[in-house]
Amino acid sequence: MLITLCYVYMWVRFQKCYSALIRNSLSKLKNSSFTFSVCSSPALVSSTGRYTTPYRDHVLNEDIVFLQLGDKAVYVTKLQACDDLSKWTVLLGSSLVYVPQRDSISFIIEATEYRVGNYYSPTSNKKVLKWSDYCRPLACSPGQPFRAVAQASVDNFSRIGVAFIENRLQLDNGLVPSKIVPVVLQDSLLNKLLEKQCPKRPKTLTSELLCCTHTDQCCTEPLLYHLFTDHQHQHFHRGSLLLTTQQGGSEALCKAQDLGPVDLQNHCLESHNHMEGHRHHLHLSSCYECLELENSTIASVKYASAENIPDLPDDYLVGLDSLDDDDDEEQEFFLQNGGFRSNGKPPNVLVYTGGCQKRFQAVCQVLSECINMKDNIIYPLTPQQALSDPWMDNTRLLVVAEEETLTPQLQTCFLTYLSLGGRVLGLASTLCPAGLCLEDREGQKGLVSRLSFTREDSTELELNVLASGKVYIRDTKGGGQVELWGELKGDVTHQRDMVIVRVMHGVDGGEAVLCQVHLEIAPEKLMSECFDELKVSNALRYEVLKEILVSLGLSCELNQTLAPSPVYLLATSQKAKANFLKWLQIHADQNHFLTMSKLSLKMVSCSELQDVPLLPEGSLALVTDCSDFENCTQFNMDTYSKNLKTSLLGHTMLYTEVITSTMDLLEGLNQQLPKDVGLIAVAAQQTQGRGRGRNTWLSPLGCATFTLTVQVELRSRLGRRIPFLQHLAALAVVEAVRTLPGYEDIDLRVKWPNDIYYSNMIKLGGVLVTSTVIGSTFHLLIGCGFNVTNSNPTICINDLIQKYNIQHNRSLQPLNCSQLIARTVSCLEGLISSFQEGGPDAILPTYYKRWLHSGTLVHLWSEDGVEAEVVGLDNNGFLKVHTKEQGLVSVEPDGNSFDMLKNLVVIKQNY
Ligand SMILES: O=C(O)CCCC[C@@H]1SC[C@@H]2NC(=O)N[C@@H]21
Repeated sequence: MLITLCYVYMWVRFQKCYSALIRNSLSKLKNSSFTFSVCSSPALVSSTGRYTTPYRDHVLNEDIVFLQLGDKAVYVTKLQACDDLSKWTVLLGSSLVYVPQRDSISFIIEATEYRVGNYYSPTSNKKVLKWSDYCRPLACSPGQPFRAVAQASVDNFSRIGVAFIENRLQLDNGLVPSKIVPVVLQDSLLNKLLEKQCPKRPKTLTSELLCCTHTDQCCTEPLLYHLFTDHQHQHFHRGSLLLTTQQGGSEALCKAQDLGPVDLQNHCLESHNHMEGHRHHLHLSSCYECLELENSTIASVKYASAENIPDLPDDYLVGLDSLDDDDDEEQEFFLQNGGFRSNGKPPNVLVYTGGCQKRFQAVCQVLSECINMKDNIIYPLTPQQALSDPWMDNTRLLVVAEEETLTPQLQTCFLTYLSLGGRVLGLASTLCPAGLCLEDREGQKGLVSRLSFTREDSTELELNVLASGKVYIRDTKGGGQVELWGELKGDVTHQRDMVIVRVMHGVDGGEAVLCQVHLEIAPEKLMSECFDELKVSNALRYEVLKEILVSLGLSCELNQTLAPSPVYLLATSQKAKANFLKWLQIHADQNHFLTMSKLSLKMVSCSELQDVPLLPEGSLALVTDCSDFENCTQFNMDTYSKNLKTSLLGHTMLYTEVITSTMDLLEGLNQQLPKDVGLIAVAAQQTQGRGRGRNTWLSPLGCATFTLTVQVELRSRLGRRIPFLQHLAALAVVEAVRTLPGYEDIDLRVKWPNDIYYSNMIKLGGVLVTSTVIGSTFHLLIGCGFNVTNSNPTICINDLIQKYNIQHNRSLQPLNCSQLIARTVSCLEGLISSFQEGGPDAILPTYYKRWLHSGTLVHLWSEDGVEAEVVGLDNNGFLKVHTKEQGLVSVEPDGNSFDMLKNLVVIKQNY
């Protein structure tokens, strides 16, 4: 075990080390006439470390060994021109799109012999690197030795080099690479090669050349098919690309201008016929009429009249203008790449739902919850706009989310966008680029199925999703590069259906992630029996969506760095306010600053607020005389006051729209508070909400977040059993809802020790208690957060109410934060005083009524540990379980060492 760990450590460490070394050195050599070559086989390495090779022209006498590992060595060599490609064969799908990439390295890789033994055995510890995943193969010479010319970024070239010297570089054809030599590759060389192999093509190497597979017989046969025969599998898992040599779909677009107009209407009917039958070959790759149709559509998109552009934004030029004047090179690069720069792309996300407004709203909602909305604007794209407006240049992402079959014109239009380097997210749509077909699974439509999603780091996520009723089938004849990202597990063992695929389309970097599961549908919109099954996977649904969106180039970082807002002093009565204000004035310094542990508050009046000079970092304005607070949309003080039924707790409030954490607002302050001030801090949003342990508590709008100050005498009943306080606080949240007339059966529960759950399935709230003892008193802060109106990414109380209404044909009103915070504080005060009067027995019946563990069987210590039955809480608030062997034992709620829902607990104390 230790040896394995050491190996892993050394591998990770030194692997990184080589990569960095090679990459840095390559960058330094960038503008010089030197570079690195890597070479293998002891036979080729002379005693001086130089290699002798049939490729002598790339090896000069001055070559020096830079790094040596076993029989592999890295040399510093003179950079050579690649001057003989006359007998080479262009690799379709790569070389035809040869666009000189800035900072990339062209190189020749040479391979001599087939691998033997278990060089890449699946059981080997070596992480195989498939070369074509890290470079763009351009052309090859299949003889002996086999040679291929390719292009890679500096980073990827370093990775390929490191994999080579570590014997884990894999060629697609099973040959063992023996040498990698960077070369200077002239555009003219490839141009010549192309001309030779596809003579009818125009000379310029642009994406238009892609059309040759349809129009030019000389290219209809796969070139160099044998090179990739290893990869003729049905589909490939994430991280391993399928490269085939035919181009299909709408890539056949280059000769749009040459064709006369065609009858789109008639063609539309004809093309529908293509889709009949069991297998739907939806992409238009082989029929001449389809080709005409594609071309005419392109022409219509290209030459659409400017007057026909009603709504869609046109900020493409803004993007260009905003480039620095002296950044001509970048502008040129941008234009060369079809207007889709990797950075600073136009911010428009277009959503096509076939004109369905409801579906647009659903997609818009989920997108806005995932992507950074400061950098993106979401627009609907109507069918008419799609076909007539010049939207392609302005679009960062096209979301196709119509379930109905796309017309051939739309199919072509969207595939054109893709082949021009666009990015597409397909959500249960029939969009089907080359390399894929759609197959019906009518029986699965609308059913909850189990999705297995492969993340970028190769880990798997398993979640429940709603199936669209269609699945993807690999169409190897269609070409294209397809990666499998998500499969549905069928009823039959081993049955797996492809439902999320990533397709690299065309030569300009077009990329589509196509899903045949409804990632856009929020469970609460269905409210059928599948609500529970989908809700438990709701957070994972967002994870999957975000991962897909990130891969399509959108930022899903929550970088809305909300600035903390002023704090308002509020109270349920003038008396309570005046009382606290008096105390504040005494404790503030001469500049009206009140300094606490985490931040300080500067007391200001409402009229002064606008003129307050910039406050020092960590300071917030405390507005002490706000009379028009009713303007606040997030919190209603009247509702709060009406619902607060306490004698002390929560009558004085510090309210703020945005704060790091409500705990920060009271830490340090609570220890000085007089006994008669029941202070509560409430925030509409927290930017650094804290959970138990080191957890973060996400606190978006709609989540009730507050911290309450409570003082408990050490000698009191509760003071002697202070762990009980967290149970009381969690119970108070549940009681706040379930004691409302009509809401008694809402399935909200406490999970020991201090979580609030929907049934035994999803957490929707939690409690965090901190305490300080001063003299004979506990000064406690009870932080509490629970989702009230925020359905996503997990679940909220109003979802449960809505579900209840549907199931029981009722019309209970949704609840709000102001009301529920007040009711929770009221319930808590009631529970604390019951406990102080009657001890645990006074509250335990209610606690047991609401908790979700009665009679649960758990395992102690580990999953195979002793079985025990949960009995209840002991006198200190610890969990009491019964085992045959040990009788009653207690478990402390002190961290993450147990997981009640996994039925696992760890004993901390024996009776
Ligand atoms: O479940 C947990 O881990 C406890 C979550 C407690 C969150 C609340 S929200 C109000 C208060 N402020 C915080 O930063 N945390 C608590």
